[in-house]
Amino acid sequence: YCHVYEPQSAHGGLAFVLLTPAFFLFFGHVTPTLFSVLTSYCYFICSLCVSIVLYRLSPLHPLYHVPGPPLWRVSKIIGLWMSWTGHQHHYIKRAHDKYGPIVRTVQSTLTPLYRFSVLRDSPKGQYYECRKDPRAPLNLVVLQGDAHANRRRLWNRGMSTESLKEYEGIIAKRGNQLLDCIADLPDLNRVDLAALISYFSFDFMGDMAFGGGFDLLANEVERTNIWPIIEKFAVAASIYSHVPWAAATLRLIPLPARDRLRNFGADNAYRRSKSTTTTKDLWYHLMDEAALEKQKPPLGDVIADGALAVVAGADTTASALASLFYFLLSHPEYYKQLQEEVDAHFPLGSDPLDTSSHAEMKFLNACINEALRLHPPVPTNGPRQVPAGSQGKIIAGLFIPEGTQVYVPPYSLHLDSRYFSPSPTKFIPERWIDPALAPNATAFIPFSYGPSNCVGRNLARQEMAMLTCLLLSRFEFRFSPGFDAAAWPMQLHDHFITTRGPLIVSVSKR
Ligand code: HEM
Repeated sequence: YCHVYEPQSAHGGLAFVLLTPAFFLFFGHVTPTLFSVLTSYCYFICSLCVSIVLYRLSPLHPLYHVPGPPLWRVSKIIGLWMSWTGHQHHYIKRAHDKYGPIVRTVQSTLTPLYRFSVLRDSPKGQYYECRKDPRAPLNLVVLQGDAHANRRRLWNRGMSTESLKEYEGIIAKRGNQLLDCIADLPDLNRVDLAALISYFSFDFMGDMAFGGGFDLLANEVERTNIWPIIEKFAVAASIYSHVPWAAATLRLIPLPARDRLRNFGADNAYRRSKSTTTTKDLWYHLMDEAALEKQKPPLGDVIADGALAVVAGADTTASALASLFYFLLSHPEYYKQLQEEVDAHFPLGSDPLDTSSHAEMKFLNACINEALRLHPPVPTNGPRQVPAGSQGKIIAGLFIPEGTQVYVPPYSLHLDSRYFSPSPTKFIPERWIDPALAPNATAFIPFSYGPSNCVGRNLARQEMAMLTCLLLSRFEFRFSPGFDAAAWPMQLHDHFITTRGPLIVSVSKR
């Protein structure tokens, strides 16, 4: 999808033509009164709105030739509303089903077939501008060019195979805490597995980024105080990303919740910066404690990236894990098959958190892929922008002008029968194992693609594999009686990351 920022002069020009008679009517021949001033303001605003709408629908608009729902062309308010509902990914998918592989959405276009050139060669779009807080240092996700490459080097070091090995202990500690937390629950017949997985995931990312700080698994008060704020911010950020001009103003509104969250992050970062721990967590790499860079990164940058790690790494992995369990519980035959694989690799007395056999666990990896395919935790992805000042680009055979933002949404792509057949909407892990069912794996982009793809993808996979083996080997899960499983996927809301509804299960010890 491309978000187009049309030349404002076109609106201004048209508004001027419509406004001129009003000017003469009210100020040329009559003495201004309050009524006449208000009327001319109304006239001006209406003319401006009408001119914008006419322009966006007219052949004068540079994206006139790109198909898409007519109403979407009119205003970003539609995009804002779609983000608000959390069903943006469904609307976009439906538009593709109707209009084909390239669609003009709120102001634009999408190109599943040509994703590589777009995600690899284009810089991030204006969408990311509103994620920059002028009062705080920039984090990796909003950096561009050399600044991005330099910062990404630190991240890549933090996500190397060697570093991931170091993190196993941190995952194991929180995984075992999750087991205890489940075992201590008063009612094992109604357990919200999605919530528990989220607490695990946030606590773990807090450990990684700031050497601890979150304790949602253990602390009920934190769950009620911090958790709702985190969730609300995800929703708010996804909404105001559509209106970058409003983001700066919205930031000026005092919000006690936002300040509480910011102080919480700052306190944790301060504590970690003063700690003498020898743990090689993510902070260790982002702070370049091994002194591999010519210059040590500024503390502010590390704090910004630490906060990004929590935002980017916790909700995404939690959604992926919740979806994986949802699909396994919806398909008892696959649940059994995976449990047998887990039992075969981790017989009684062995450690299900040992990662050495993960690579051989074909069915586990197939189930993880299939869950990421059907419920990609970043369903619409962030846009890339046809560079301003360029000659524009040819995408999917259509000319796309400079400044246009282009989305390549995994959710639409992953359900496309051209890439995933048979039955693209069904959970069929075998498609990742059986060569006869092999999908077009290049169309599988849950972690995006190109230089700004997900730097944490291997960590996410490791976390998912470890936790799944641990939970399946220790407990037996079933949907709770009365739980409306069919309705759960509609509670996955696309707010850039995905928020999720309760996944109510009954648990018994094995
Ligand atoms: C299943 C879990 C995950 C999924 C599906 C996922 C997906 C993604 C996607 C699609 C992007 C690109 C977003 C964009 O283009 O704006 C991204 C970026 C990113 N992810 Fe992940 N992610 C996951 C887990 C993690 C984890 C565990 C971390 C660890 C901290 C992480 C850190 C990041 C960072 C820092 C970026 C920005 C990269 C850059 O701009 O260079 N992610 N992720």
